[in-house]
Amino acid sequence: MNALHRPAADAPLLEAERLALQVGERWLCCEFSLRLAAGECLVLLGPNGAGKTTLLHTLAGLRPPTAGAVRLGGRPYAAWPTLEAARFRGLLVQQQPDHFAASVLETVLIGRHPHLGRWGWEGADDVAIARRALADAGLAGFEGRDVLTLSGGERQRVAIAALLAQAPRLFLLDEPLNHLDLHHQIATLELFRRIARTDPAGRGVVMVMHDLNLAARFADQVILLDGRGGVTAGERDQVLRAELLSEAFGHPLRRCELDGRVIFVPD
Ligand SMILES: Nc1ncnc2c1ncn2[C@@H]1O[C@H](COP(=O)(O)OP(=O)(O)OP(=O)(O)O)[C@@H](O)[C@H]1O
Repeated sequence: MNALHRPAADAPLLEAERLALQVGERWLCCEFSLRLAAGECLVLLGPNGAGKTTLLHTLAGLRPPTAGAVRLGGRPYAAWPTLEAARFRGLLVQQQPDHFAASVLETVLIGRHPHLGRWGWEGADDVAIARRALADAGLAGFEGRDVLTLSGGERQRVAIAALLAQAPRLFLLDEPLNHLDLHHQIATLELFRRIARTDPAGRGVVMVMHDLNLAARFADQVILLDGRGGVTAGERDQVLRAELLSEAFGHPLRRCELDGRVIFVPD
């Protein structure tokens, strides 16, 4: 990476400035700004079709914003060589592509591609990283299994392990809890929070979620899309308010506290 492309050491992992998104004639979100520092977890919330995935893909640099700017590590995506961007940010997509027959270990090693040398051979270090990622995703012992034989939740955790093996500084996760049972939902969120809070490389997480109570438990910042172009962005407790959530989801919600934890209960 030359000096022009190197992320500024003190730059936020991700910034959006006066960002606005439109598909066809419809505005998904009006102007808002965000700034994600290392150590933080940002959750994107909103009803079906509100624009969460479109926003996440825009933050991933896969589509341009209609207005405003996105900066990764202090620089616009246009200033990032593709391979360097793939080392800095990684995306877990909502619909896992149809797998072809391959072992779990081979599938997770795909996450190492941005890090391989010019001949593209995986080394012992890459295999060790992939095995550790599988263990972190609760799949130790699955290395030799054919991915086509896995359950939906196991496949989702293989996709998470591949992203862990990619080891980006910024994790962009589209509904990472899809197909996961309760235990694995909490374990996955705790894993990403631990990575964000404790990894010395300085990592952060942006994730799309539907569970308000898990968002209340794991988010530092929240962006709430109301499905009509309205956006509320800010610190968790500023955004996770019963009146704002009830309005956005078109369903009355009550905020309660249980053993010091905030929960939202639909009427
Ligand atoms: N290329 C496109 N052409 C037309 N409409 C599109 C296009 N891409 C997305 N949309 C529409 O934009 C809206 C936002 O889609 P998006 O997938 O971002 O929503 P979402 O909030 O992630 O929804 P969900 O919770 O259902 O996953 C939807 O109404 C979708 O149909």
